[in-house]
Amino acid sequence: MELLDGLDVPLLPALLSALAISLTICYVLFFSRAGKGLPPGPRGWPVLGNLPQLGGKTHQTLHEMSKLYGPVLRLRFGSSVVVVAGSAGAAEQFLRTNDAKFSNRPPNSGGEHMAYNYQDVVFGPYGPRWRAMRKVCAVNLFSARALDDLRGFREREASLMVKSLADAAAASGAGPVVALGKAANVCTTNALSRAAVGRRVFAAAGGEGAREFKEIVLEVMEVGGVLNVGDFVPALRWLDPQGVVARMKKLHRRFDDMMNGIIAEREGGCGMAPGEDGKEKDLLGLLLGMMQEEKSLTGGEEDDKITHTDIKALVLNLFVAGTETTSTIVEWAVAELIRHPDLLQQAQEELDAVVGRARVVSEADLPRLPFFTAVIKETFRLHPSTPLSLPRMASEECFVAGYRIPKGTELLVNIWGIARDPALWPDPLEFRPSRFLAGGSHADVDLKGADFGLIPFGAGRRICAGLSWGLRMVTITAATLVHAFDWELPAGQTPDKLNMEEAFSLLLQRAMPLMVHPVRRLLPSAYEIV
Ligand code: HEM
Repeated sequence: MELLDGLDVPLLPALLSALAISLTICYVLFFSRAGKGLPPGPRGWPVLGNLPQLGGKTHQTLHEMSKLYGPVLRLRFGSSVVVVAGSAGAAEQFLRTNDAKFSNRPPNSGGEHMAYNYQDVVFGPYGPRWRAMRKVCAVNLFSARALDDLRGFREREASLMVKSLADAAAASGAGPVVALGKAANVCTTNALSRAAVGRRVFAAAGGEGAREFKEIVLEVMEVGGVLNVGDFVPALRWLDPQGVVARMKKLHRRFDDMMNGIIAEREGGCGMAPGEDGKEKDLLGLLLGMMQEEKSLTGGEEDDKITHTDIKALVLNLFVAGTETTSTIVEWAVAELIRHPDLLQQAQEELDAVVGRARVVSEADLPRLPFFTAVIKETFRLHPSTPLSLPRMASEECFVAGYRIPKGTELLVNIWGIARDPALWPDPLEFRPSRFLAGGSHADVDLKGADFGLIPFGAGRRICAGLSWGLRMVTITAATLVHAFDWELPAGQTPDKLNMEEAFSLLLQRAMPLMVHPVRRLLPSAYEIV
C-alpha cells in the first residue's frame, strides 16, 4: 500500500490497463507464433513410430489418416518427424508459400549409396551445383527447342513399338496376348536412352551391353522403391535388416562399371553419339565435351568443373526418374480406355479424324487432339506415377495452417489423395476426361505445378525436371497405341471387370499387369515401318 500511496490515484487504472494490454499482446504474439503447436496425428509404436501402420499402399493409408486428422498430418517414422500434406491448400502452403524452406530432400540410403553420395539432381542439396545441373538438362533435353530436336527419337521408338506389336497381332482377330506396360516401357526407355547416351537399352540384337544396362536400370528402380527401415531407425542402420544397402552397393558398382565402360568408349571417339546418321549429339557427348573444355558449372570462382561423377549421377537420375514413371501412365491410360469402351471409341474417332488410317500418329498431331489430351490429364489425376511425390525436408522451422513444423521435418505430399478430394473434384473416382474439356469443371487446369489440386509432377523449385519430356512421351506413346490397335482382353475377362488394383512401391504400378491382344485397325501400309 505504501507503494501505491505515493502514486497519483488516476495513474493506477492507466497502469493496470497498460499491463493488461501488454499481456494480451504477449499472449497473441506467443500463440500466433506457436500456432496450434505440432499438427495432429495418430500415436505410433515405440522406436518404429507409425511405420508399422503404413501398410503396403502407403498413399491410401495416409489418405484415410488425413480424412481423420486433417490436411496437415503428423507422423513419426522411427526417429524422423514426418508431415503429410493431404489437401490442395496444404500442398500450396508447403510448395509455394514455404517452398524455399522445403527445397532439400531428406538424407536416405538411395542418395548415399546409389546416387554418388548425393552428387545428383534428385537427391543433391539445393544450391548452385544442383541448379546448374538442372539447367544443363533443361537446355539440352527439356527446353521447347531441345524437345523438338529430339522428337525423332520419341516418334521412332513409338513406331518401332507399333511394328513389334503389329508383328505379334493378327491382321484380323486377336493375336497372342502381350504385356502392354512392358511394350510401353521398351519404347519410353529406348527413346530416353538414345537422347541421353546415344544407344537403345532394349535393342533386339543389343548383345551383352544392352542386357546389362536393362538389368541394372530395372533393379535400381526396384531397390530404390523399397522403404528402408534403416533410414528411419539409426540403431538398425548397421544391421541393414532388409538387405537394401547391400543390394544398393552391389548395384552401384555394376552401374558405375558400366558407365565407366560407356564413357571410355566415347572418350576414345569424338564425344558424339553413334546415332543412325552419325550426327546426333546426345547428352553424354555434350557433358563430356563440357568436361574436356573444363567449363565451370556455376560460373563461380570455386573449383566447380563438371566431373565424371556428375555425369554418371545425372544419367542414373534420368533412367530411374524418367522411364518407368512414363510407361506406367501409358499402361493406366490404355486400361482406363478399355474399361470405358465409349471413351475409347471417342478417342479413336478423334485420332482417325486428325491422323487418318494410313500412318501412325506424329507429335505434330498432338495439339489437335483435345479429347486425347483430356484422357491423359485424367489418367495423371487418378493414377499419378509417384503418389507421394518425392520427400522434401524443412531446412528451418516454419508455420503451416497455424501448425509449427520443426526444422528437419520430412514432408510428403499426397498427390494421389489430393486429386481424389471430393471438395475439388466432383465424382472423384469416376474416370471422366470431359472435366478437362472446354466448358468442363476443370477446363483450364494444367499439370505443371500451378494448380495444386493436380500436381503429378510436384511443384515449386524441385518440380520434376523432366516434366516436358514426360508429358510428350506419355502422350505420343499412348496416342500411338490407341490409334494403331483395338485391344481385346484374354478369354474370360470383360472390360467392366478389368482389375484396376494398385501395387505400391515408390511408383504407382498396376497390381495386375495389363495383358491384351492387339488387333490392327489401320491400313496395312501404316504398319510397314522400316
Ligand atoms: C511422366 C511421368 C513423370 C512423373 C509423374 C514424374 C514425377 C515427379 C515428381 C512428383 C517429382 C518430385 C517433385 C517434387 O519434389 O516436387 C519428380 C522429380 C524429378 N523427376 Fe520426374 N516425373 C516423371 C517423368 C520424368 C522424366 C521423363 C524425367 C527425366 C528424363 C524425370 C526426372 C526427374 C528429376 C531429375 C527429378 C528431381 C528434380 C529435383 O529434385 O530437382 N521425371 N518427378
